[in-house]
Amino acid sequence: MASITLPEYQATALESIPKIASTARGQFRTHKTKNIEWRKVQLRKLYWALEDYKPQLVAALASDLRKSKFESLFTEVDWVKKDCMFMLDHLDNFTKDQKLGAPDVPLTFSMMNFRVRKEPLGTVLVIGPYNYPVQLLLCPVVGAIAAGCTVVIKPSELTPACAMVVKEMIEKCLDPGSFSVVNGSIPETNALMNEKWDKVFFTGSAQVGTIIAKKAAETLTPVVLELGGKNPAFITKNCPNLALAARRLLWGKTHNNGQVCMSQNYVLIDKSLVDTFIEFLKLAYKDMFPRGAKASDDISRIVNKRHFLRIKKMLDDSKGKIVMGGEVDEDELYIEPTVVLVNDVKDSMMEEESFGPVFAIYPVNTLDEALNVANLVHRTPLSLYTFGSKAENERVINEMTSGGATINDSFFHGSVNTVPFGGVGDSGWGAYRGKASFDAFTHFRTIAETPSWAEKLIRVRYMPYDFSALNFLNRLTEKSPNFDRNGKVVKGLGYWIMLIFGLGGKSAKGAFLRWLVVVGAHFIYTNRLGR
Ligand SMILES: NC(=O)c1ccc[n+]([C@@H]2O[C@H](COP(=O)([O-])OP(=O)(O)OC[C@H]3O[C@@H](n4cnc5c(N)ncnc54)[C@H](O)[C@@H]3O)[C@@H](O)[C@H]2O)c1
Ligand SMILES: CC1=C(/C=C/C(C)=C/C=C/C(C)=C/C=C/C=C(C)/C=C/C=C(C)/C=C/C=C(\C)C=O)C(C)(C)CCC1
Repeated sequence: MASITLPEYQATALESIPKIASTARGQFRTHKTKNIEWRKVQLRKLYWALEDYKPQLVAALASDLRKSKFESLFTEVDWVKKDCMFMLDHLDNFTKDQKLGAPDVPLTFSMMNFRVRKEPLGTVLVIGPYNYPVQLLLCPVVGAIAAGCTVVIKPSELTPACAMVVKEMIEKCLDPGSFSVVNGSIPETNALMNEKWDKVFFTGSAQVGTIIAKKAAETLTPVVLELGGKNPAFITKNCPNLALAARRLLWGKTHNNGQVCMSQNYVLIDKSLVDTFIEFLKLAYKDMFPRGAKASDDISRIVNKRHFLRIKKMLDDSKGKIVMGGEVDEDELYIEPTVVLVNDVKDSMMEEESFGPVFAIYPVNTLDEALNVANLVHRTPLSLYTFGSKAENERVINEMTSGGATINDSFFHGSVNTVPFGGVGDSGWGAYRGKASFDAFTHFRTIAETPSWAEKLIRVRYMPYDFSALNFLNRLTEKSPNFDRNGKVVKGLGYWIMLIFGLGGKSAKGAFLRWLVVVGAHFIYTNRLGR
């Protein structure tokens, strides 16, 4: 295979940033993005750009993160291609005006032709993180293109090779000026944030997310924030398969070397299972890495020295006991998948987001205790995982919130590119993926159309006000409550009529079906008797 020369990293000139932003705004004002076919052409071009730039992207991912070709295709390049295909398949449907009828519009207003138009928000800024420098940067862009926005894209400077390949690919293959890439770090991002956007889509840390949200608030710019979290996993006494739980949780911390926003930070496990769980983790490790993780081509490296030292410090500061792994190699930016047994919520392994291949095991006596600890560590994490009985899993999901959750696995809820994904509270605002990506960049604009012939019917609104007209309207449109002042449902005449004539049910459709059955049964019965 011919070797690939990756472009050298170059930050975009600061003074060119206002022009890049105003060009993108100007392109939006031409209205060309409102044309659905134009959007489809851009999505098709992006699809083929990803295919054609695959070798460069794979090489860049290897250079920046030592990401394996397998993960580079599965979770980065092909992932975004799948997103393009999904949008192309559904765009006609997503963009169609949605006619509003019952129950949103009462019958009395049906002549106003209420509908919701899906309008592009305008010109948007997408800021990406380092861990999936292709997927997490370009999937929001797919949503923005589909919605009809023009976009300026800011890749992470921590993955410089990817940033440069993405810049070349986007600016060569998509509509010039409508889609641009600005490379750089804090000064360039600040310069971008000094511009006016119709939305900012940010993926990264809560710390930088706060800076972005504050700055955006100055101009009332809406933001989507996709942030991190200290994600718990719960393993109860009734865990259906402890060996499988160990294997699946280890997957969550070895995929991309644990640099996954949704991977578990710690495992709250019933005390009686701790030793067996550790044994199962070791078996799973051996199975995945027969020659040790360091010798495997499958596992990525930590992105840079700063993050390597951050994760190492978490391990060094911990008062817990390393029960698996523990090897680190600064020259190679290698940290072995490592598990630390801790007994203090204030331990560094519990207090910080690991965003790497290390996690804590925290033994508990009861599920009550586990839920207390998890709510104490982080009340609104990005994800949670639960391995218990059906009732226990339901309880965990009910009693603790999170952006998303998976029962009996690590981050499967985030492993399918078409289902909505996002945080809650301080782990994120807003969601994307699948239709949610289109929605994230769309203004849902309600439109009404009042026919001239209806003027007499709707004149009640005009001065001089006339109470008799208002009372007449209310008599026609107002529904009287079926509940009293204590919030209790009152079983009035209407209720009993519906119960008797609805044959015990409450919906008209159900009643109709039940009557059909009764009439049918009667028909069969009388016919048989007749014979
Ligand atoms: N929810 C998600 O989908 C998701 C996905 C990936 C990562 N994350 C989170 O992101 C974090 C790791 O990613 P990261 O290190 O790339 O995040 P980061 O916040 O350091 O960087 C994200 C982006 O912000 C820019 N940036 C950095 N400092 C800035 C500043 N002071 N002012 C303005 N812009 C600045 C960077 O150039 C980069 O493009 C983790 O907390 C992880 O959980 C969340
Ligand atoms: C059931 C049958 C089949 C189908 C099998 C299928 C569909 C298998 C699917 C396996 C999957 C989806 C495995 C999981 C992969 C995990 C991935 C892709 C991880 C992704 C990571 C991501 C997106 C990370 C994101 C990070 C974020 C957001 C933050 O940092 C057949 C068809 C095989 C046969 C019949 C039966």
